[in-house]
Amino acid sequence: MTWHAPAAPGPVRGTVAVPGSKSITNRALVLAALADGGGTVTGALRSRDTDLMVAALRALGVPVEVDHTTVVVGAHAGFAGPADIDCGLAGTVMRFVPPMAALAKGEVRFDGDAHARTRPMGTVLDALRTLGASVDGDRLPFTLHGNGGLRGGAVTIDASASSQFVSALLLSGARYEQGVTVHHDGKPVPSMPHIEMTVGMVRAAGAAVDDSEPNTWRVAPSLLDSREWTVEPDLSNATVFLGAAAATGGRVTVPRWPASTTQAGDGIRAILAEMGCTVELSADGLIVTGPDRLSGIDVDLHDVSELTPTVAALATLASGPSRLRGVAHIRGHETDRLAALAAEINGLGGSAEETEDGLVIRPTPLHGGLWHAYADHRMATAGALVGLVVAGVEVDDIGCTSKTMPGFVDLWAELVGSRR
Ligand SMILES: O=C(O)C1=C[C@@H](OP(=O)(O)O)[C@@H](O)[C@H](O)C1
Ligand SMILES: C=C(OP(=O)(O)O)C(=O)O
Repeated sequence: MTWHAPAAPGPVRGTVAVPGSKSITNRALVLAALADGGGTVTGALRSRDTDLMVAALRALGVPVEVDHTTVVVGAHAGFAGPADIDCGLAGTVMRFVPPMAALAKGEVRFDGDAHARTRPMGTVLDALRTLGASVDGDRLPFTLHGNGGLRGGAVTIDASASSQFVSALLLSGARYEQGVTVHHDGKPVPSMPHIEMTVGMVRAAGAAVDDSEPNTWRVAPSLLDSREWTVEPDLSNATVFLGAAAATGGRVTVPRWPASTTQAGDGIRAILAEMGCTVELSADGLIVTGPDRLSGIDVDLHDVSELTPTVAALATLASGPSRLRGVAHIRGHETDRLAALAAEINGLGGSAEETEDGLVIRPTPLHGGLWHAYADHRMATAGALVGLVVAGVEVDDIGCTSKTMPGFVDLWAELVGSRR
């Protein structure tokens, strides 16, 4: 459904309580399922990606009860096939579930959306083969043939295309007979905070993780604790609301911003400050006040690559050029985000040029028009952000925000209409 992005009548002011983190929710669900006694996830994100994770656990025979944002994962006697897992377009489902399903007894078949079949996957499947699993295929669709356990041990992978390859193996590694040692060999691993999140959560689940050597992670074999997980707000999803303040000289507060976190989205604080915003972390939450005119930025987004669409949208509205670097691998995200951002910005009369590992954006006056989302939630929200300032922007598929934020349209309308 084509959606008319509301233009802001003036500086956007308001408070937006964003739902729980996708990355924390889906890790907590996996770790609860890997604990024989299950676990409880509170403040969980409810969205397509997290509903797909719940469905995957159930397909593997794990009892899961969902009540609003509380998910109770019950005790079970091991994973069992035959099972069919729909990964949708979720990187966390297609990468995190196979290492868990490799522990199942029976056949587990995986598939997903048309574009999901092109997302890089072979690294995880090859690693599972090295660790003792039997897998047919190198990308979606593929099938795992499990016998109820996995040897585990050491494996060397090239994780330069996605940090999720490392996270996937570490999340399940404690339950392998020999645990797991993952060594990365290749160009630098992107999105490192997400691996730190994985390491922190695996330790919190009771397993010993040695990450003392660069590019090597070892998870010792152990049982996992049945525990309660409390999910922080999704800071990457928050960036688009903070961006509304940045783009319009407004003031937006996101409550419950954690004082310390492994979420990559926390990186938005430094980025917005460099673009000229005032950024305050207070007892009320994170408060961003936009300047009269944003400054351009030269920034390496390698560690915080999922922020690229928000930063690119803001860069189109700045007073000077911007260079976004270090994110070649986001060509393998929900869509080729570098190509998509360049095409959509240029389609509205802007000037965005793809480089080998990013974008150069020179602000020019933009006009209204159709902004394609490519089934990518962050492309859709980037279009909404541009449309705040540029009249007549329409997003072709705002519904794809359901991937991580089904309430986006309502939250956005409430914020943009709000002058408090
Ligand atoms: O582990 C995770 O939860 C994620 C890791 C990152 O993936 P990449 O390393 O592929 O960028 C990030 O971009 C994605 O949105 C979520
Ligand atoms: C890259 C992203 O998602 P996924 O978990 O599907 O990789 C994202 O949300 O920006």
